[in-house]
Amino acid sequence: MSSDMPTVTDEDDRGASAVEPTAGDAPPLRVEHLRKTFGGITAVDDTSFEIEQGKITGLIGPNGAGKSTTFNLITGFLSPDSGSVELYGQDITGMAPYNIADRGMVRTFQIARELSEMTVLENMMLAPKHQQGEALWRSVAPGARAQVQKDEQAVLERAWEMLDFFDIDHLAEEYAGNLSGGQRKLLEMARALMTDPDILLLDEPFAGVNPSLEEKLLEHIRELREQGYTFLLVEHDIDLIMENCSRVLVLHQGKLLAEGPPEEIKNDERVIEAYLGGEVE
Ligand SMILES: Nc1ncnc2c1ncn2[C@@H]1O[C@H](COP(=O)(O)OP(=O)(O)OP(=O)(O)O)[C@@H](O)[C@H]1O
Repeated sequence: MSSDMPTVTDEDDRGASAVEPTAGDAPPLRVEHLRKTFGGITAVDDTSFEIEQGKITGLIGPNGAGKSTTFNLITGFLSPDSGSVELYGQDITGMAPYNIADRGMVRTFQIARELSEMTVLENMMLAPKHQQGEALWRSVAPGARAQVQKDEQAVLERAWEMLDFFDIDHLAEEYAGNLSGGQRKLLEMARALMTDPDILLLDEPFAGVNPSLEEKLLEHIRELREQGYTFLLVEHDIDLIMENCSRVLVLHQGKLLAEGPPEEIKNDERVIEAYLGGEVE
């Protein structure tokens, strides 16, 4: 996506159906009237919002406000009861996560999902979407084998570049199960970037991360944002959200309670009362 970041293959073959960022009016992500119930609980209740291109948007709210469910609905891990999700103006509602990733939006999880019995590098190699290997090895088409080798080499190069970017290349041969909590978060981010997405949804990327690693992770996120990546960030640390986000969305009981720039949100009486119990200064 960005000229500074390598792509998985020389030709970015996201496919004919891929959604590429355009200079048009459509925002990277638009959610309209999204609703999801679990039995008697309405986790997300008629929620609508947009996020801005090349910015970090914060999504906050107290425990149980519906943040994770919203993430799951946006990224295809759950299907909404009603409402829609659009990526650069194209409807992706109900699509499978891998299809959405193919279209340029990926997420990280609160609890990193690395495979502990595999090395860091092996975890990285599992991430890409361009996994044509099996099918192509069996193919009799002339040149198929050479193409697979070329693709695998490109994926390997991308993996090393991402590990280097997040300063965990020295851990490449380490079993992921031996990493610290913070290192797992770095691996999770590095894996998410393997597919060269346009939009990254980060679900509490700093949870369990020590302060120095948190600062490092933040620097990486800021650098990526400067390169043009778009972020939606769920985070409980309000100061961190206020300092790093251009806009903040506040969820409360499944509904969008407020949205705006951090200074406005900090002083919003409804937010102070309903969410922060008067702790926002
Ligand atoms: N799979 C599920 N089955 C039943 N109820 C669920 C499920 N997932 C979420 N909920 C309920 O939906 C509501 C919203 O939960 P959600 O996890 O989205 O909130 P959250 O804002 O992410 O909370 P937290 O900050 O604690 O992670 C809560 O009442 C929760 O108990």
